[in-house]
Formats: sequence, structure tokens, C-alpha cells
Amino acid sequence: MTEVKELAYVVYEASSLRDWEHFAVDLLGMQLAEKSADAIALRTDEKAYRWLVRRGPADDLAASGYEVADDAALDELVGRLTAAGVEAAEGDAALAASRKVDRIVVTADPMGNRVELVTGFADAAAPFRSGVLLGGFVTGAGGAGHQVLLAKGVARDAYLEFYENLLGFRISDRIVEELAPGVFADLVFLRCNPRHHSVAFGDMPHPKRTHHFMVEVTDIRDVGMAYDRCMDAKQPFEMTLGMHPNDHMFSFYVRTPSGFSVEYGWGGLLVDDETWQVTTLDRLHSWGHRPPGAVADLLSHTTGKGAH
Ligand SMILES: Cc1ccc(O)c(O)c1CC[C@@H]1C(=O)CC[C@]2(C)C(=O)CC[C@@H]12
Ligand SMILES: [Fe+2]
Repeated sequence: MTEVKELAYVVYEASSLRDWEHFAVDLLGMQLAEKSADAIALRTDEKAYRWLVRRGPADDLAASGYEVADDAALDELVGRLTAAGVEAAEGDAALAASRKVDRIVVTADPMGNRVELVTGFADAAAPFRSGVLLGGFVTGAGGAGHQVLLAKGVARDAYLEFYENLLGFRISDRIVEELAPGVFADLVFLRCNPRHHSVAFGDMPHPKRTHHFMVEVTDIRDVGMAYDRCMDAKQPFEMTLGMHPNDHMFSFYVRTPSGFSVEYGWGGLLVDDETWQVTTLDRLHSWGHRPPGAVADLLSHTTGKGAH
């Protein structure tokens, strides 16, 4: 079945581009590709950009760009969307140029998230260079990273119909954890290439369309050093260092200047379609990923006792 092949880019709308530039470049180690009065473009690899942050009040995800193999594949996807009654409109040359792609089709998922299906996502003219990383970001066949989106009360069947049956994603696994008696976190993880997931969905209460975007680095030291840079800059954390049981990502979560989070990770699992078994796991974290407040409490409790 024809499918999207990677999460190529995301577009965010943010009220402070200045804060975003500092966050992405100085703390995360991205490269500023372009800057205008109303947008910044950020690189993590050889591509022209991976994040586009444009000025606006939403402080949220504005679009997700998924790359498709070629024109024929894009035509087939559009045919499938249209046949299912989902509107998919060919973008004009100006939009394609602004996204640095050959061709762009604009549609929306059942939550109303803008989805852009593209071909010919351009490389930058110069090699990627980070001012702070020892290694680089893990992209390649796995795309820009992964994102967790909120279901916003939309039935799972409805958004899976869009992502699985129309865009061609495969389910990697599900995690259902009872956080408190009768309170469940229930997430479903979807892949479109060997990266364990390019997108995941959960239906927890959350003010944004997106919970986080995950960027992965090649050198574990860069996770530790980014953790220190975020802490030194007093960037608010959502979760401390920890690991997920499904994709084995070693990561922490820090808040972007727009309030949703970035997961900064290393060591993510690659899935082999031939041997992979879909399972439902019962915990979100193997260890760590604590709320920072809880950790501060635990650590000061130990020292406060004046342990010998
Ligand atoms: C559970 C999990 C596995 C792999 C990931 O890459 C990943 O980001 C997550 C989910 C992170 C996060 C969480 O652990 C606590 C409950 C959260 C906050 C949600 O409500 C959505 C995302 C969830
Ligand atoms: Fe994640």
C-alpha cells in the first residue's frame, strides 16, 4: 500500500520568535537556517529546515509535513483521501516554495490538525552545523523525529481510519497505564518507517494540539549536556531523564517557549516489519521521567535528614 514515508517537518505558531530561537539554537543545538520578521526556520540535518516557527498567537502546532515518495504516490494518496470524503487540496506554487518542496497537498486529520503531503523536500545548500552538539541529530529514513498529538475527544477509530487506512501508517504498539484508580493514560503509537513511531495519539486533557516533539541525538553525551543547558537557562522541565518501555528512548522533556514540550532523546528503537509483534504495554516509563517537583522533594528529603 502507498504510504507516507516520513515526518519531514513541522510548522509551529509562536508568540515569541526570539525565545524560540534561543531555545532551539542555544539549548537544543539546532541551526538557524533562515530568519525573517515573521518566521524562523531551524535545521537538524542536511534538509533545508525541519521546524518552521512563524509568529502568531496560537503557541501550538500549525502543520505537519509528511513526505511521499513521488508524484504517483501523492496522486494515489489524494485519490484515497477524496474517495473517503476527506478534502485534499493541491497547494499553489507560493506555498510549495515557502515549504521548499516540489509539490504540496493540504488536508486535515479528524482532529483538525493541518496535514501537508509533499514531494521533493529540499536539502540546504551547506552542510548542517550545530554550535553546541558533539554529534548530530538522528533523522535519515526515520524523518525529523516523532510527535504526540491529542485526540481531543475524537474516537480512536476515526483518527486511525485517517492515519492507518488513508496515510498508510502501521500501529507499533499501545500503552495503557492506570495512573490513579479509574484514570487511564491510553496511547497508540504509529510508524511509517523504521522509527518506532513518527506520531502517537492520546486522549488526555491538554490545552494544545501537540504534547511534544521528539528530537533524537546520536551521542548520549548530548542528552546530558542539553539537560544541563536547559537547567542552567531555567527552561521549565516537564519530566526528568528516563526511558520508555516501548521505543527504549532515553530522554527528558523540557517545555518549549509555547508551553508544549520537546522530548530530547537518544537510543530509540528501530522496528523490523518482518518480525515486529504489536503488543499493549501497561506502563509509560521503564524508569525516571519524574515530574521535576517530585524529584526536588525526594533529593532534598535525603540531604535534609543529614544522612551519614
Ligand atoms: C509513553 C511514551 C512512550 C514513548 C514516547 O516517545 C512517549 O513520548 C511517551 C509518552 C509521553 C507522555 C507520558 O509519558 C505521560 C502521559 C503523557 C504526558 C500524555 O498525556 C501524552 C504524552 C504522554
Ligand atoms: Fe515521545
